Amino acid sequence: MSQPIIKIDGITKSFGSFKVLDGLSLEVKPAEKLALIGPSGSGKTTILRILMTLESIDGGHIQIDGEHLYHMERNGQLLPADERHLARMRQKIGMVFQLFNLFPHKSVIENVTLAPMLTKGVKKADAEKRAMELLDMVGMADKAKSMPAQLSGGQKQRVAIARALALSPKIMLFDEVTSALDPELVEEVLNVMRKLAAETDMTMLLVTHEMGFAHDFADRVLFFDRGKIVEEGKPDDIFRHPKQERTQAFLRKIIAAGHRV
Ligand SMILES: Nc1ncnc2c1ncn2[C@@H]1O[C@H](COP(=O)(O)OP(=O)(O)OP(=O)(O)O)[C@@H](O)[C@H]1O
Repeated sequence: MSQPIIKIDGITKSFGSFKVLDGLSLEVKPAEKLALIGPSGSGKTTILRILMTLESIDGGHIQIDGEHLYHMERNGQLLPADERHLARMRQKIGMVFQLFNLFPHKSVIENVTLAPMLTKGVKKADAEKRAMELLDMVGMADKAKSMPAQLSGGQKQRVAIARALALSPKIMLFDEVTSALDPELVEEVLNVMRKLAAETDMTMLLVTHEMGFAHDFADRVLFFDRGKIVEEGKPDDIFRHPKQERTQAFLRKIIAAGHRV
């Protein structure tokens, strides 16, 4: 079996007295597509933010691509990671957020070229060439010169995906990327993600409330509750034959609310 690209080992995380993650462990294989599902507040977003180093951890270890994320190995000892180490590790990972987070005063193409130019010293012409390829892939090449305020939510999200891809990450994290969109714009973003999943060998982790999409997209579905993985398996096993009572109750609620699973 290939080495895991992500190895999470017993991580804990609290906000004040509230324990969000309680000794969570998880291994993800290269190119694997995972969907993280579960009730609101169960810690799904927190895991993605921890992987992106937007939140710290209280305990445990994370390795990305065989290297510690929050620690540095020096003479056989594990020391806390410094900012330089974190910045280097962060380049392996791209993240797309619910609320796009585009730079409002930069054009579409500038949004995509900024990080490669600033963090990797890529020359402007090269960054622009790559940005146009990515914008073409997400169907936004014709809007390269537009400003974010001129775009629909679905278009903004497709630019945000291109921007996250610009640093050629090995791992992509998607945090409820369609929840802020009008229903008629959801499909255009999901189509881009389907294409990415089919055409690239990136490892992808998706937090979603779109169970139908999670079913189609994922190789493996993880059901979270109260900071723990309660059940995991192939989409058909989780959605059609969930074993745990908590998973069954969660899916019953989703179906009762009229959603497809
Ligand atoms: N920075 C923070 N400070 C305090 N509490 C936080 C912070 N971030 C998250 N939390 C709390 O931690 C809990 C887990 O949050 P998280 O966003 O990981 O859950 P989630 O499973 O992604 O939920 P949702 O589906 O609603 O996004 C929530 O109760 C949230 O209010």
